[in-house]
Amino acid sequence: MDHPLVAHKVSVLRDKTTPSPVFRQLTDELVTLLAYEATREVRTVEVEVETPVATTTGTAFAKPTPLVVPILRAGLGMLEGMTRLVPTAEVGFLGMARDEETLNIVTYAERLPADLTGRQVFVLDPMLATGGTLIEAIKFLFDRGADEVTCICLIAAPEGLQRLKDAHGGVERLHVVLASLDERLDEKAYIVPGLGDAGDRLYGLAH
Ligand SMILES: O=P(O)(O)OC[C@H]1O[C@H](OP(=O)(O)OP(=O)(O)O)[C@H](O)[C@@H]1O
Ligand SMILES: O=c1cc[nH]c(=O)[nH]1
Ligand SMILES: [Mg+2]
Repeated sequence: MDHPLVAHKVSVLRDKTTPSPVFRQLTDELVTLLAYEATREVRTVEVEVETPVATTTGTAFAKPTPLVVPILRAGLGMLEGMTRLVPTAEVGFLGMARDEETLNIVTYAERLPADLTGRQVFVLDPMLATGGTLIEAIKFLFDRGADEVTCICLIAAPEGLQRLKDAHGGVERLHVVLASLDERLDEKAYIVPGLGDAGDRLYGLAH
């Protein structure tokens, strides 16, 4: 998303001296801006509205309502900003962690509706690095019947974005909204310049 407000907030997030409370606040603000873009294609229906003056045609979310899925831990920092904008959305949870040695993805929690047939799903995760986490999460959602998946991320590496395209290239109903597409991954698969470990910066050291 090319917008000076987004660029400014991401720059402060990147700064290693930005403390957790400010980091959380900026993450929240950024999600609201990104969600505005990400929900551009949200399904709607026409409804009749009676104003004090006349009857007119308005817009409401179509059913089933959008599903928001934050990927724990770091994605949790994006949930409130998203639900503030789409308060009627349902929320499901995926807990996934990247093994920092092998880069394998461990799914340690799942609380989602059993049937996602026809659902529009918004996945929240601040970092798209190798893409391993999102590839797994998206596969999970499409396997359950999701119709359309939009990932909202703060920062991505080109390598991860390419892997995502290769893995799900045949699926037309997949969208990614980003605050920044960074330069590359380093030898430990961290995004450069990135912002470090988003989960740790939001919530403190995990280990
Ligand atoms: O694209 P990938 O290479 O899969 O890396 C990205 C993942 O890494 C981070 O989570 P992490 O595994 O550190 O868990 P956390 O949120 O608990 O810190 C981040 O929030 C993504 O989920
Ligand atoms: O740079 C990175 C890569 C993966 N996960 C993060 O939180 N940051
Ligand atoms: Mg982490």
